[in-house]
Amino acid sequence: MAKLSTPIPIVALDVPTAADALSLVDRLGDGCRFYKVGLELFVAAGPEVVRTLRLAGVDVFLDLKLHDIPNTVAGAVRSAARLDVRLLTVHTAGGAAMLSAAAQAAAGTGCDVLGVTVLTSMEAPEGEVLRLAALAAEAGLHGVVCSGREAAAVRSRYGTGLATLVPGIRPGGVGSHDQARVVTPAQAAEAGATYVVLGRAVTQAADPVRALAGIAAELRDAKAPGLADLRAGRKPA
Ligand SMILES: O=C(O)c1cc(=O)[nH]c(=O)n1[C@@H]1O[C@H](COP(=O)(O)O)[C@@H](O)[C@H]1O
Repeated sequence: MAKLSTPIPIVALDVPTAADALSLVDRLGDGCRFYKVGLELFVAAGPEVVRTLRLAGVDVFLDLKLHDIPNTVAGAVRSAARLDVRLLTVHTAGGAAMLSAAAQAAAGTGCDVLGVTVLTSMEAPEGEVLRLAALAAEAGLHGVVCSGREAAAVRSRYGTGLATLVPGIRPGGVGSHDQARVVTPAQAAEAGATYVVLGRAVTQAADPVRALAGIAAELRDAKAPGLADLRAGRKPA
């Protein structure tokens, strides 16, 4: 039975300046080739930091969580695609028309749009996450952002047709901070996550290189599920 792939780690550059971001990228070196630029860094350093990261040869996930009228969101998606980012977020709460406009604006570009379901900082019933994932799937988005608690249910329903990006990763389940729905790296892998976002577990570790290497090993060593495992609700063999 075909297994799903090991999740791709993306380190969140949740830092206040471009210099801080570039120094972390430099420090992690070949340990990470995919970085998230979120609100803190983008508001401070703008599109220029994205261009610099692309010139450095790393992939960029632009996490702007867009939520506006369809025409405005479509324009922002086109602008993001011109920055050559691989992933971009919109809020599924923006509704079907906004999500379709985002998907259409991204079509044919190298930028894939992910719909944020319910933020991992809030408690959420799985049914609500699945309802929002359905909106994203119907609109033709590349995938959804959900917690590791719902990722297996999303994968069971949509298979490889809808990617899952899982934030709220806590090695050993330690230190949830402001997050409500956290999982370990192994749990995210066993749930069939396509991508995992690594924030403070790496960026605030005493040794970020070591922390990242440990998480990458845990992701690799976890038993990747097949879709049949997920659908039957069993642990991967
Ligand atoms: O879209 C995201 O990346 C995201 C969605 C979500 O529901 N929850 C969430 O925590 N994130 C992001 O994932 C990262 C989590 O960081 P840590 O809590 O430090 O691991 C932050 O950059 C958040 O902005």
